[in-house]
Amino acid sequence: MTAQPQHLTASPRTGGAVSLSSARLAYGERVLWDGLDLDIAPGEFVAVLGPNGSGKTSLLRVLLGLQRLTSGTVRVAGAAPGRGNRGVGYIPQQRALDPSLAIRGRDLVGLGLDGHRWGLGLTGRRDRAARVAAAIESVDAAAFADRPVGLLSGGEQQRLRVAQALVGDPSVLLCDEPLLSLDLANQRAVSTLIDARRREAGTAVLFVTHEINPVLPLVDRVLYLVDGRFRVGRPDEVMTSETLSQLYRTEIEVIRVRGQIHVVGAHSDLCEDNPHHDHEVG
Ligand SMILES: Nc1ncnc2c1ncn2[C@@H]1O[C@H](COP(=O)(O)OP(=O)(O)OP(=O)(O)O)[C@@H](O)[C@H]1O
Repeated sequence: MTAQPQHLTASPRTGGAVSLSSARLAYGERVLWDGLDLDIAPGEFVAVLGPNGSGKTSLLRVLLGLQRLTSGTVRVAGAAPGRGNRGVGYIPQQRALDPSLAIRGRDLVGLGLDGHRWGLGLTGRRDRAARVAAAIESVDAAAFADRPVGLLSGGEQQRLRVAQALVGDPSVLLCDEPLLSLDLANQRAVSTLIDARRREAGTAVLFVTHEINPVLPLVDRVLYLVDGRFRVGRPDEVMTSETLSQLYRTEIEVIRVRGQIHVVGAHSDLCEDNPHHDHEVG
């Protein structure tokens, strides 16, 4: 299939935190996206939406330096992506850790620091410990940070993952469905932590999610990927019946109820087309 990228809005030119230019990613014949131009400003919150297999995680992998673009260019935190790029924090998908995992929460957070940067001497160790403690404090995790992570609840584990991603003081935060399987209170807690970070430190956030509603008030722009096509724009530009019908090439209805967005369409793999929502509509 030939990708037909379509853009709703021009990206702001800011000398951004993330910059993709004419980016193409294909696995053999399969084009995930092509002609992707995206500049993300410091402090900007960009939600990445799309059905299963549309290339959301692959985009994060490109920005982490784990996957090469087929063509085009990418810069993250002012440098090429990769292990040496310290400006990037990453929050992986929420999934329960092995209950037998004996590592303490504090040590898990410490893994987010580059050992060479902090040195092995006493001062280095003290600085390192202080930074880890501050990161743990910032996610309100001090009460459980010294317990084995495998025994913590999903929400507690996810707070520690946020601390691990932030402890290196990143200017770009990549989040892969960080709210998945968290209850509403923990979804709020984790998204509030991420929002506070970008407001206080100007950290740009790229947030992969199947559901925009839990973060809708935070979202500056949406990148919506479908089957090689994409749109970039403000939520009110992208999350419309017209735009999503074009992207999915079938009739999609976007309904706004009580400040939430509900997407109703023919396919079960639609983002937001969630049976839990249907009873709230109409
Ligand atoms: N290394 C690879 N080689 C070949 N195909 C790949 C590779 N990595 C991913 N894919 C394919 O590319 C597509 C996009 O995968 P990706 O994980 O980026 O999708 P996604 O939008 O994050 O999906 P989901 O919502 O299910 O997590 C999938 O069909 C996947 O099978």
